[in-house]
Amino acid sequence: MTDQSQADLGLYKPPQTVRGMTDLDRAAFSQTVSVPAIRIPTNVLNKVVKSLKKVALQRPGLKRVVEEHSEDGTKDSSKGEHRLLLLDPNNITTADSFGSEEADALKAYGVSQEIQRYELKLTYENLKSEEILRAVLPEGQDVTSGFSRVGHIAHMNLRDHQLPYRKLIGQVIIDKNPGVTCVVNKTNTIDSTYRNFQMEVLAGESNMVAKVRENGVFYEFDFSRVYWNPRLSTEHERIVSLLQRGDTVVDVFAGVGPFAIPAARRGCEILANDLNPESFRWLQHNAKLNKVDRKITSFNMDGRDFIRGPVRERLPALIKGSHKIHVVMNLPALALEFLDAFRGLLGPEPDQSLSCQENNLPQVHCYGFSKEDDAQRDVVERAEASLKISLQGQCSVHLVRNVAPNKEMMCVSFTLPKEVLYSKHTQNRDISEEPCPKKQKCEDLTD
Ligand SMILES: C[S@@+](CC[C@H](N)C(=O)[O-])C[C@H]1O[C@@H](n2cnc3c(N)ncnc32)[C@H](O)[C@@H]1O
Repeated sequence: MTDQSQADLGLYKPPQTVRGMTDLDRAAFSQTVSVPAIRIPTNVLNKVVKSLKKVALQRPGLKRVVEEHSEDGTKDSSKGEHRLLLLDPNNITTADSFGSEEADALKAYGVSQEIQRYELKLTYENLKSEEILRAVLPEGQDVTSGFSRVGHIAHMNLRDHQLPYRKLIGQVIIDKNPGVTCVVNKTNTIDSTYRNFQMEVLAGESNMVAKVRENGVFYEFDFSRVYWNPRLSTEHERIVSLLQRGDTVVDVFAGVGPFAIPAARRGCEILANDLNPESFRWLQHNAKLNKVDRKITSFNMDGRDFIRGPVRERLPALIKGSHKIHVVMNLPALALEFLDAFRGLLGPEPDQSLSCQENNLPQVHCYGFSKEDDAQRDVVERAEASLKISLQGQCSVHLVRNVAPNKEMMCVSFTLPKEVLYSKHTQNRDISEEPCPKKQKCEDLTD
């Protein structure tokens, strides 16, 4: 917590009675606090408020200029010539608290520095999510109200000590975040084949069909049944920026299309595949939604079968063509191991008609997680082990993002060597037969 929010909590500390609440009772957060105020004639109100903006009370949902009230709390029409400006008690406690700038302005407008007290009613609406949760959850325990947003869905990853309060936390997130109408909590680690989460709806509607926009492209999908990660938008954009009109993109683990759809919009021809029937369905839906269905041929198969079937069939003609071929493999837990599917893909003997086309071999962008100190070297070595060839000096490695402490997501990019596509085991420069290079000469594109 910042110093400022700690100070804020001093003033806006909700009543002790809310501690341990599991069913949200918004009225229980109401309280009256005494704040400093200054009396300003209405004819100079705007100018004075502007001059005192650094010391005025600032809190969403609260009016800082209020009418004066008589002793019994009713509006006093004889006092209509003045208004009260509520001040931040962290800045102003007495008439001497004003800085020279503010003091000069007050003098210039003929306003007395005298401080009054104002009884301010604070309600649930005036509190921030963190303040509410800090007041409710057991004292001293971590209050994390962070979430990822996917369309109307807020997606949380609550800790064990927060679980008894999960319904309340969900409701607070909905109340405090306009546009969020459903809050879910992840109930397992992401270890399913299809990379989707199991989730529990904590609050709001249970409609899981999200509508999102990423890099100007619209997607729709059932968030509970497919993979979607808003943190990959920069990486999707990076890869798409490498493509030229007419290129072919082979997306082996396409999900609902965040590489395939923008690539098709850029004028590329797409072969997109995903094993999850739900991803396949939403991929097709998104292709139509973005009017690029004629550019995308989609498949619902295992990635290796996809490479060794539809991709193998089309590759010779594509290599002979003049447009580039990009292969995208975003299944970071496994994709590096899937590279073995390219070994000997086009048969043991190089086709003589292709041998002059070395300039147009596929460019592979393959993702991998690494927990090693030298993540760059680790992912390259794993790619080499699957391809059974050295990539030394022939690849680049990009750090995509830090997934967890000591876990990086990396992308290895390289031109698929001819020796891999036409490999016979005896023809391979098998990496196990070569001394392992001490240092990979891979260009790091991260900075
Ligand atoms: C990490 S997601 C990436 C999705 C998408 N490319 C993106 O960037 O958001 C990996 C995808 O691979 C799919 N998948 C998992 N195993 C697969 C396999 N053996 N063959 C093909 N697709 C697979 C999952 O269903 C999931 O949609």
